[in-house]
Amino acid sequence: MELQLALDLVNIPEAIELVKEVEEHIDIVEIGTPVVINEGLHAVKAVKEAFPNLKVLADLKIMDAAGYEVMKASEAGADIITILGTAEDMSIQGAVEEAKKQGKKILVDMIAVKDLAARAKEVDAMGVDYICVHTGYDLQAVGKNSFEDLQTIKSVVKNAKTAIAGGIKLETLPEVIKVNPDLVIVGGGITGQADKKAAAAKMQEMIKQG
Ligand SMILES: O=C(CO)[C@H](O)[C@H](O)COP(=O)(O)O
Repeated sequence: MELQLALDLVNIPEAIELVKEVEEHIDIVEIGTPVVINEGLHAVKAVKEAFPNLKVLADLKIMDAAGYEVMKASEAGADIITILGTAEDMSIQGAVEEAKKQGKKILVDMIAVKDLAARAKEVDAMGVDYICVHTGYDLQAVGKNSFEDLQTIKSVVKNAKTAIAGGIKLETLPEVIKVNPDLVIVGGGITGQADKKAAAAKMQEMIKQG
């Protein structure tokens, strides 16, 4: 099980400072969608250059023009790029094809997918690397989470790694660990803490213990 730190509400210098604090306790650093919107793929490039030993995920949430966008994120240094599970099959297939060419990985974000089991089976068959259940900020605000959804995809996905994102905190991490995803994605649960390093260290310890 790996731990990914999601950075959503920072600029490039703040991102670098934050990662410096927690780098020894995380496996992947995510350049979140709002950061890409504000800073562009320069943020991916800057963080990869500053932390060459960490994997960098570009959370582009691709919906179209997938091959091109995967190519551009790869050129910026991303190791993993996200596409939406609601995208057309042709887009997901195009993303996978380009990622393979570039030696990169594709994570499919299942946010807003209605028939999760059926779509997870379909995208798994397309050769994606990760399938991620995700409760976005708008549904977190009304008390939703993705714990049951994680069990659903775990029961149907045969090839891809499974991941979970959306509002995971120290208190809820045990519930996530029980279901044994390959990747746990945490944003505010680390970045919102006064002692970010301690929060990341504790999460890493819990994940390692399994
Ligand atoms: O992709 C995202 C929002 O669309 C976030 O990066 C993801 O939800 C993790 O952040 P948090 O733990 O704060 O919910």
